[in-house]
Amino acid sequence: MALTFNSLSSLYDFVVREGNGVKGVADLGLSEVPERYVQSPEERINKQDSRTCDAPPIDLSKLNGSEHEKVVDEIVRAAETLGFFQVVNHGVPLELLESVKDSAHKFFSLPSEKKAVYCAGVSISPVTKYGTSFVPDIEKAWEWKDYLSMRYTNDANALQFWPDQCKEVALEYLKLSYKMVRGIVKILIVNMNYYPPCPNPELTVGVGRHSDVGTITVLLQDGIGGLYVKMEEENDAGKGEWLEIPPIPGALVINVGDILQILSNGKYKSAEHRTRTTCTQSRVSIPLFILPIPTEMIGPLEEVVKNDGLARYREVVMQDYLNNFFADAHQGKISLDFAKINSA
Ligand SMILES: O=C(O)CCC(=O)C(=O)O
Ligand SMILES: [Fe+2]
Repeated sequence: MALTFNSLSSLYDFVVREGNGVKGVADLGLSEVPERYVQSPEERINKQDSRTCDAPPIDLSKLNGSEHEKVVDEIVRAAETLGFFQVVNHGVPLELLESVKDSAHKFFSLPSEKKAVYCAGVSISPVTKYGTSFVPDIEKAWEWKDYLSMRYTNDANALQFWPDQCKEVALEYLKLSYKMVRGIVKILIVNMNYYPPCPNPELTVGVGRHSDVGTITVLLQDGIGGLYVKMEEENDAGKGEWLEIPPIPGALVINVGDILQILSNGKYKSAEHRTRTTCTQSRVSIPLFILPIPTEMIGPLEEVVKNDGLARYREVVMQDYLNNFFADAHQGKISLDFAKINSA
């Protein structure tokens, strides 16, 4: 194996085809990242330049008490503005959250050949997929991230086809988080993201600017930090500014996805977000994506359109929306254009 990648195809083989991922690159201990990971200047993340979001987490246990209305208002307000908020007292035990993060480290620490059996195309089952970056065949600059994606079909499939290192805790995390959000659930996918230490955090990104495709995402992050959301609120002095969503021990992060923006005819905003890399420690995050089934027709809800007097999005088949989403590199919220009615 070449220690320096003097051709793009040898880097592609090492990272993508042989399943070494960016963890394999980080483990080589290079003093600089390969060119393929260097982002254009506009996409780089300057840690010094951004503020941290100081919104307190929302206490979900209060939904069952006298402050119910107040908590509902807080959630609605957050979904209409930043599209990101954190929740505590969510009913998912804190020890379980720790075990989920540990299991992600266990999986990504496996030798490459053990992980490579889950690569797209060779994985024993379509419910499990291990990969790197987002769409490495298409992206100009790769993201500094490996991932493991586990789609839930039923318990037996999960226990048979998800990796041993994480299947039990991932299933438990999914079930207990699902209780919190079951009203809008159709398809559940638990991802595990792994960002190894990077020699050039100032040149690379962990995940580039994007919004999530589903209704909402429940995200567990560790204590390292590096998740940023773009402020979109109209008339806000900080519009366009990137705010860091700080790690809060025991909290889960909730964010609005494109489908909820479409269903609500634009009332709830899907949040553009991205992550930076760090130079000393590896970071894991575990998003739970909640999506409609692929055959479902998605469009603004009838009563909302009636109220608004116009539809801002057309009806699309969920699978077509997904195909469009995965056809290109991350580019902010451009994916929503697929369903947008331009005259609206
Ligand atoms: O790692 C994070 O904090 C966010 C990851 C993310 O945005 C995603 O996987 O869609
Ligand atoms: Fe995301």
